[in-house]
Amino acid sequence: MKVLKDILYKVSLTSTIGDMGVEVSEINFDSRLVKSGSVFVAIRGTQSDGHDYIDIALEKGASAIVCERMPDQIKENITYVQVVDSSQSLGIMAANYYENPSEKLKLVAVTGTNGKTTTVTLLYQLFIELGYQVGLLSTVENKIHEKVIPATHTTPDSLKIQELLHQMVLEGCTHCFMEASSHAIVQRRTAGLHFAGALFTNISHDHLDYHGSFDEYIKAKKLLFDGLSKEAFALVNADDKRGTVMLQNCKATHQTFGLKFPADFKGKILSNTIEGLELEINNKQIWFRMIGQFNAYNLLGVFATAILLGEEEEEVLMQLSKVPGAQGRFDKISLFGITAIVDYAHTPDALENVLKTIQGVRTGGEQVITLVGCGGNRDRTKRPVMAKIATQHSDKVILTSDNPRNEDPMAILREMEAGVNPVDFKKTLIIEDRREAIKTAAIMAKKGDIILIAGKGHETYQEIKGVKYPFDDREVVKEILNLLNKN
Ligand SMILES: CC(=O)N[C@H]1[C@@H](OP(=O)(O)OP(=O)(O)OC[C@H]2O[C@@H](n3ccc(=O)[nH]c3=O)[C@H](O)[C@@H]2O)O[C@H](CO)[C@@H](O)[C@@H]1O[C@H](C)C(=O)N[C@@H](C)C(=O)N[C@H](CCC(=O)O)C(=O)O
Ligand SMILES: Nc1ncnc2c1ncn2[C@@H]1O[C@H](COP(=O)(O)OP(=O)(O)OP(=O)(O)O)[C@@H](O)[C@H]1O
Ligand SMILES: N[C@H](CCC[C@H](N)C(=O)O)C(=O)O
Ligand SMILES: [Mg+2]
Repeated sequence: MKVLKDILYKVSLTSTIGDMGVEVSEINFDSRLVKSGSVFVAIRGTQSDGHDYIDIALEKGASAIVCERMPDQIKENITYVQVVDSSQSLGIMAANYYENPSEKLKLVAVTGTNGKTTTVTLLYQLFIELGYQVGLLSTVENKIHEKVIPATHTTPDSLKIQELLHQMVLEGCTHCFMEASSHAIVQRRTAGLHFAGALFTNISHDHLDYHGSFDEYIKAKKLLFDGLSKEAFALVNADDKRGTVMLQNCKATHQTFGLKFPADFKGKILSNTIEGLELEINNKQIWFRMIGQFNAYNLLGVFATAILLGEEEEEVLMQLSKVPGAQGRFDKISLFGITAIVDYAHTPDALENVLKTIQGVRTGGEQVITLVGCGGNRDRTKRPVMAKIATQHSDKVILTSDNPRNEDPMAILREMEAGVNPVDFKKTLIIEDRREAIKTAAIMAKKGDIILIAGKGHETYQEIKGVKYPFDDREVVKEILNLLNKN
């Protein structure tokens, strides 16, 4: 049990009714989870308004309510607290409830359109190699050192973040690396967190359905940097023109990394093959098993973060060359002379980068067959763009379903097809069923060819009309190639 006024420490209050000294058992922001003695925080969402569930929360035994609008009817023996921003308040309350775990370890947030999961996973793996107990909050999974906690979001809600950080501290973690999605920043899931630093990878087209415009999307990312303290570091990609935008009015120490423009951490690609990357960082040469220019950026950002966290340069480079990277990001499966690459590229920029990387490491006359779809109930404007990019950089393209969610899969595919240039129609197929599409790609492939299976990476399901059916691109392609037993 905790005293309500202690949980509300540093929260901007507008008015209160009732006893602020009341003891509360836990914090909830979903009426369905309220237990006797909880404090219920009413949040305005995209689908409904938490204020409409205050009565239900009280029926379930809530003893205090935190809200932006006081209800018309005030009940006896209940404490009501009116705040300026419920989502922001929830983050601060959760931090107080769990005794500010983010101040007890070094927490680094990574934001940007692409590369967040790759960067935090590399940081997690690197710091384990450096001998620390480490936490991870990512799209693929959350981890308390070795213990895996399944992830439902790229960035969990603020209550969950604080609970996980609290567990990390209890289990001796000294560092935590987390992704900060733009949705999470806007919804204040990161409120109440104390960051040692934040890293900006890049920004390009995504999530315009949610943010409304590219400017709003940039502003969302910038909010993370605006909130950093002056003791923190703000590390940005100097080669992305929005990098400097992130640093404007940012109190933290400004740091940059890049391959092209002058930067505090400057790298140079010496070689880039299907086997890996050779980079020069601070006049030292180093080999990494990851490939492609975009991974050179990710590795450079990771290197810079480690140095800014006080690690020793030689040791960081040594350990970084060993780490495997994130699941479902450029996963290579080579069977019967055919190379299948499963990659989570689900934005135009990511798809273009992956395809350019594949083109860049091609050695001969092999063909590149690309299989790609776009998720349902997500940004529609990226659909024609991704189809166009796929056809421009591949010899053959199969447009297929990603996670259709509640949309008609064929309608998504028609929107994609609209982006294909008429001259490219003959190399483009539309196959709604993803398994059939993979099978067709495998049948078309000859020895030496490369099949890129884009969009779902590590995902182990396909979401269709609210049901998650088991589906793992990596397993499906292996199974099909084995079945066809190409020789
Ligand atoms: C669009 C979006 O981000 N929605 C998130 C948001 O939900 P919401 O605003 O729609 O909530 P709502 O359903 O309107 O409900 C409003 C409030 O009423 C409460 N409520 C609701 C019903 C009820 O019976 N009782 C009750 O108390 C809810 O708990 C909530 O507090 O807040 C919820 C709680 O934190 C999130 O689970 C939910 O994520 C949904 C499931 C989602 O799909 N989010 C995706 C888009 C997302 O967040 N993606 C990013 C990654 C994007 C990237 O790739 O960069 C991520 O971080 O995962
Ligand atoms: N630095 C980068 N720049 C551009 N593309 C990248 C970069 N790093 C990875 N990618 C591409 O983007 C895809 C997604 O990478 P990753 O999962 O690391 O990004 P993310 O930012 O975590 O994505 P999400 O928004 O879904 O959480 C990869 O599979 C790869 O194709
Ligand atoms: N975090 C991203 C993941 C997209 C992955 C893709 N497979 C899809 O389902 O659209 C999102 O929620 O937009
Ligand atoms: Mg991610």
